[in-house]
Amino acid sequence: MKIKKICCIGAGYVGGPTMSVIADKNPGIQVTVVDINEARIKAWNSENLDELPVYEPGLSEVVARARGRNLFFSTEIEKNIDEAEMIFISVNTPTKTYGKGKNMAADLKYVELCARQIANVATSDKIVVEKSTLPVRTAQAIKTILDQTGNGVKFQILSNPEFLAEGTAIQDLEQADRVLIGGEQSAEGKQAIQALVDIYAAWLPQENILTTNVWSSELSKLTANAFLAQRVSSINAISELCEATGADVSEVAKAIGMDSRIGPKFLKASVGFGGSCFQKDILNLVYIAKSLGLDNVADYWEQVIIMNDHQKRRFAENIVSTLFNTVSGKKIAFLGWAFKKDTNDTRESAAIYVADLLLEEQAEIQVYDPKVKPHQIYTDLNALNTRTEEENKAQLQVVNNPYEACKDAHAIAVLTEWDEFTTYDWKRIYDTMKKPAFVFDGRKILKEEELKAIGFEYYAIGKA
Ligand SMILES: NC(=O)C1=CN([C@@H]2O[C@H](COP(=O)(O)OP(=O)(O)OC[C@H]3O[C@@H](n4cnc5c(N)ncnc54)[C@H](O)[C@@H]3O)[C@@H](O)[C@H]2O)C=CC1
Ligand SMILES: O=C(O)[C@H]1O[C@H](OP(=O)(O)OP(=O)(O)OC[C@H]2O[C@@H](n3ccc(=O)[nH]c3=O)[C@H](O)[C@@H]2O)[C@H](O)[C@@H](O)[C@@H]1O
Repeated sequence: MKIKKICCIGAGYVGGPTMSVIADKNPGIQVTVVDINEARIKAWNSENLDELPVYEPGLSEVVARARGRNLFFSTEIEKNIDEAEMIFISVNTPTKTYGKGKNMAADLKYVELCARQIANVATSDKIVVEKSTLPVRTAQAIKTILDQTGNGVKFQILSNPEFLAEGTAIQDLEQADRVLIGGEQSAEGKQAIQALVDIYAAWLPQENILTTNVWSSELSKLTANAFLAQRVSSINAISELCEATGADVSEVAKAIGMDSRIGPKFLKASVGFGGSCFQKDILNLVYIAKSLGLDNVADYWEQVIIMNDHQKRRFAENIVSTLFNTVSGKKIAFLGWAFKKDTNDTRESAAIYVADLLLEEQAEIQVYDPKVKPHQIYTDLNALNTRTEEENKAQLQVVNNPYEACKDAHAIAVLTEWDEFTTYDWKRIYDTMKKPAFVFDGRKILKEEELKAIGFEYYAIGKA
C-alpha cells in the first residue's frame, strides 16, 4: 500500500518539524499539517522564515524546500482528514489538572477529540498513527471510538512515538537512532506497519526502523523518557554530594561515562531538567504503575521528580544563603529562560521555578534570553499563581541585552546553557555589577578560572 496523502493533526513542536522532514524526504507524498490554532498555522505559513512558531536549528531550510511543494499547513481539519490515507495524531497530552488522576495522569481529551473527529469525517479506510506520547493501551481506546462509526470504514492504529529532542529536532529526525512502529500483528496490521516503514525508509536504513506490538511501542516511549530523566536526576543527586565533599561533578561524570556500560551522554549536572515531557511522562508512568497496584515501581520512578524539584529549590536557596541570607531588594540577573539551549520553548523550565522562589524572597530579577519573548516569560510566571500579574511585572523585568541585564546586579544566575553566554566580555560585565559580584552557574558552562581572575565569586553546580 503506497501512501499519497498524509494529514497530521497538531502543528506543534513535534507535528511541525516531524512532518516537515517526512515531506522533505518524500516529495511524492502530500503532507498537510492541521491545527485548530489559527495563529500557529499562520506563523507556519509566514513568508519570513524567522517567524515560524518553532525555533529549531535547520528547520527553516527544510520548510523552505518543502512548503508549497508537498508540505502544507492548514486550519481545514475535516477536509484534510477525509482526503488522507494516513493520519498522524500529534496533539498535546499534558498532565491532567482536574478530577481523577489530577497532577499525575495524562490528559487524553485532545487525543480523544481527534479520534472522534476522524470517526465523524472519514469516508474511506485510514491508518491512524499515534505520534503523541500516550499511556500504554491508549490505542485500544482510540480503536474503540473509531470502530463505533458504523459507516463501514476500516481503521488500523499504529503507535509511532517521537524521540526527537528540542534544539536538535532536525538532526534527530534526519539521523534517528531508531524509529519505532507498533502495530497489530494481523495481516492488515502488518500491511499498515509496512506503509509507515516505507515512509521512513526514504531516508533511514531499514535496520534503524524497529517494529513491535502496539503496547511495547507505547510503553517504550514512556520508558525512554523515564531513563533519560533518571540519568539527569542521578547526576544531579551526585552534584550535591560533590559540593559537600570537594569532588567535581564534571570529573565524576567523565570518569563514569567512560565505562562503555554507562556511556558519556546525558550526564550533565544542571539546575534541573525541564521541558514539556520528562515530568509529565514520568508522572504518567507513576500513575499507570499505581493504578495497577505496583506501588514499588511507582515510588521508584517518582523519586526522579522529587530529586529534580529538590535540585531547582536547592539552586535558589543557595543563591539566598550565599548573598548573606537575603536577596530582598537585590537585583539578580538571569541568563537564560528556555528549558535548554537552541529552543524558544520554556515549558517546565527550571528558570520559572527558581525565579518564583527568588521573587518570594523579594528579589528583583532582570532576565535575558536570546530566543524567548517577554510575554512568554510573564505567562510562565503568572501561570504559577504565586502573586498577581502586576506584582510579577513590578519585580521582574525582561531585557534584550545581556549587559543591560547584568548592570547593577548583585548576582548572575545562569539558567540555560546558551553558547553565547561563554563569549561575553565578562570583565565589562563585572565592572558594572555591585561588589562582591556573584555568579551562580546552573549549567557549569562558564570558565571558572577566568571569572575568578576578573574578581567574581563563582559558584557552579556540583563543585565546592
Ligand atoms: N515537544 C517535544 O519535544 C516532544 C513531544 N512529544 C509528544 O508529542 C505530543 C505533542 O507535543 P508538542 O508538539 O510539544 O505539543 P504542542 O502543544 O506544541 O502542539 C500540539 C498542537 O496540537 C494542537 N491541537 C490540540 N488539539 C487539537 C485538535 N483537536 N485539532 C487540531 N489541533 C489540535 C494544538 O493547538 C497545538 O498546536 C505530546 O504528546 C508530547 O508528549 C514527543 C516527543 C518530543
Ligand atoms: O518526549 C520528549 O518530549 C522528548 O524529551 C526529551 O527531549 P527534550 O525534553 O526536548 O530535551 P532534552 O535534551 O532531553 O533535555 C531535557 C532537559 O534535561 C536537561 N538535561 C539534559 C541532559 C543532561 O545531561 N542534563 C540536563 O540537565 C536539559 O537541560 C533539559 O532541561 C528527550 O531527550 C527526547 O528523546 C524526547 O523525545
